[in-house]
This record gives sequence, structure tokens and C-alpha cells, in this order.
Amino acid sequence: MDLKSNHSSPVFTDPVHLSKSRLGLPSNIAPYSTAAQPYSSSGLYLPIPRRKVGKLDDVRASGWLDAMKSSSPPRKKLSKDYISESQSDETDAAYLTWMISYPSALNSFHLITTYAKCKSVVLFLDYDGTLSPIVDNPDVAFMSTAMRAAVKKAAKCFPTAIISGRSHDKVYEFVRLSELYYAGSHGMDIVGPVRESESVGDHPDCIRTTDEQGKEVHLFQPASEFVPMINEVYKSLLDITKNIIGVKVENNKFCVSIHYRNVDEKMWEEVGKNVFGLLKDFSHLRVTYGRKVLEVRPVIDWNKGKAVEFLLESLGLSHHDDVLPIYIGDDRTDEDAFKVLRERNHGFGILVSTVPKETNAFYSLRDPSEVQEFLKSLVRWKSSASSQTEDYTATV
Ligand SMILES: O=P(O)(O)OC[C@H]1O[C@H](O[C@H]2O[C@H](CO)[C@@H](O)[C@H](O)[C@H]2O)[C@H](O)[C@@H](O)[C@@H]1O
Repeated sequence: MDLKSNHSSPVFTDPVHLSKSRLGLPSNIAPYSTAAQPYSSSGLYLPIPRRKVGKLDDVRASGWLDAMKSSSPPRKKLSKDYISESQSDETDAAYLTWMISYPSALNSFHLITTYAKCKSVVLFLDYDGTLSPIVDNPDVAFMSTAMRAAVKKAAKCFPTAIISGRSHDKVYEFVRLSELYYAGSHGMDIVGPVRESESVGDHPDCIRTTDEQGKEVHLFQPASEFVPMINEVYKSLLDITKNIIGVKVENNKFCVSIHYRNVDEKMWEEVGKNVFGLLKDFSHLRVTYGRKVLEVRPVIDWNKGKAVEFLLESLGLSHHDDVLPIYIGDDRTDEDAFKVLRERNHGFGILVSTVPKETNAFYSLRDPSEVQEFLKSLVRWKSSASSQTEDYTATV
């Protein structure tokens, strides 16, 4: 997608200054807070403050190796192949127990649609591990044709957005559906719809431009000032990790991913030492943890949860009780979005996982094939609900 941009984004925003301006975004999200506050329709600029610097991230100061391990649980399929039957039964029992708290969204489908009745569903979908299976080489994490068809049909029924850690362009290349909204780089690269009635476009970090198809869109890049720094760190990371077999460094425009999936576990510490060692010189960058990946990103209070709020607002769906946002994701970074929905008591998250995990989601699905089934079920439900309404209208 070739987006023409000539705007430089003031990331180091002053919340006091911002609070004087207007935007239809939640105004009362406290600076430095990751928790969403109740919505106020008054609508002021959403401050995007830097998180406090000078203080190391909790896991950055110690325990990053544990965090690298715990964010990367072994794949169930592998463990089933290699562990004894009794261990496997134990794993299944633990999963079943976990599912009491996080029931399958497929088994709970009737309950979900009963709740969704008369509400407008909005879909937020993570990409890797949700729409495409996790594979060793991130460059070939393609989604299946069947999944693309399911997402396309879902997008015909419900506003649908992809929220990914990958750069906007890369995730768009994989998904290739122009009817969706995209938030790349963990929400730091959003292409959203233009709605004349909304004031989202007045935000200083938001520009109006055209996409590849010539469609008018809002481009929101709250971390654009970090691009030179991210490029510098990307180059340094390539250099300092070049002798660690299996490391892959990926430039995601507003963040950098350092993959250790193909690195011998004995060398994970070496990977961490290099990354955290380098970041000592970059106090405006921090690290988050994904599935066998460390992600270096700017120290701004922006994440997938904020991206969900931004998109809901762009769509004019933020303050409606009859809107039901559903977010499906598999990663730690998706927890920010699950948390926002849970705390606002507005919609719910569905965690994709084959292993029990602590989560802010309400429901679970095992893998992308179940995600596909869930999307297809939603489309069937929507179509039958619409035809029932049509029948009723024809009768009266
Ligand atoms: O937010 P997402 O769309 O889930 O993106 C998160 C990261 O996904 C990718 O890495 C993950 O998937 C790879 C392909 O299956 C896998 O090899 C890797 O181990 C996973 O961490 C992507 O490459 C990253 O840039 C994203 O940040």
C-alpha cells in the first residue's frame, strides 16, 4: 500500500497542550496509564505521552531470560509427539480445567450470539498465530486461501480490522484485502476510514491521505519520530547478532523484532544480552515479549488496546451500547486489547492458545483453524439473522 505522507508526528506530546484541543477520542485516559478509563463523549485529544524513562522496565532490570522463556511455551503438537502419554493426559487435563474459566468460543457460540443480538459486531483480528499458523520463518507465514475467504466474508458483515505487530505494509501483503482496516507495528501504524462526521482526523498525529486504491484514509502514526532511531537500532542488532545461529532481526518500521525461534535454547541468554546491552544506550526504547521474539519499540503509551479504541472512535462506534467489539489474538501483546475491552465492559477478547495461559480474554479458541470456523459461524449467524428480519419485514 503506497501511502503518501508528508507529516512529521509530534510524539513527545504535551498532555496539557493536547487537552486544549478537540478530537473525538477518549480524553480521560490518564498519562502513563495502561488501563483504559470510562469513556467520556466530550472528546479531547488523546495524549500519547512517553512512558517514564530513566526507570528500567520491570523485566528489563532482571528476569528477562525467564520472560523470554515464559512468553514462548512449547507448541502442543511438538510436546504430544515427544512426551509420554501420561504427561500428555496431564496437559490435556490442565487445558480442560483452564477452559472452565475461558470456554471455547465455538462451544459458547449460542451464548455469544444471544448476547450479540441487536448489536453491531466489530471484529479485531491479530495476524500471526491467529489468522496464520506459527511457522519457523516469519517471511513465509502465509494465511490460507480458505482463511482469506473467511475473513473477506466476515468483513462484508462486520467492520473488520487487522491489528498486528508487523509493519502495516507487510501485514497488508499477507492479507491482501482492501476492505479491511489495518493497524501495523502494534497499533503505531494505523490506516483507518475517513468519516466526515468524526473529528479523528483533527488529531495532530493523524493525516488524511489516499491508499493504493485511491480511497481516502486516515493515517495515524504516533511514533513517526522514532523511525530513524528504529533504523539505527535495526542495523546495530543485525550486526551484533550476526554470529548467533538462527537469529532473525525484522524491521517492522516503528519497532524491531528479534526472533529466537530458530536459536538453540542455550544461546537465548546471548540473544537477550545483546538486545538489552544495546538498549542501555536507547532510553526511549523498550522491549516487549512475544512468541519466541523480543520486540523493541518506542517508549510511548500506545499499544494494541489504544489502537482498538482509536479505530472504534474512527468508525464512530466508541460510545454505543449496541456495539460489540470482538478481539481475537494469541500473543502477549494482544492482552492490551483484551484488557481494554474487559475494563470498558465493552466487548470481549478471545485468546487463541493450545496451552493454558493467564489472560484478560473471556473465551478461547485452540488454533487458526478454530478461528476460521468461528468467523464462518459468525457470518452464517449474521446472514440468517438478516434474512429473518427481511422475512419479518415482508410479512408486516
Ligand atoms: O501481532 P502479530 O500479528 O501476532 O505479530 C507478532 C509477531 O508475529 C511474527 O512473529 C511470530 O510469527 C512468526 C511466523 O509464524 C514466528 O516465526 C515467530 O516466532 C512469532 O513470534 C512477526 O514475524 C513479528 O514481526 C510480529 O511482531
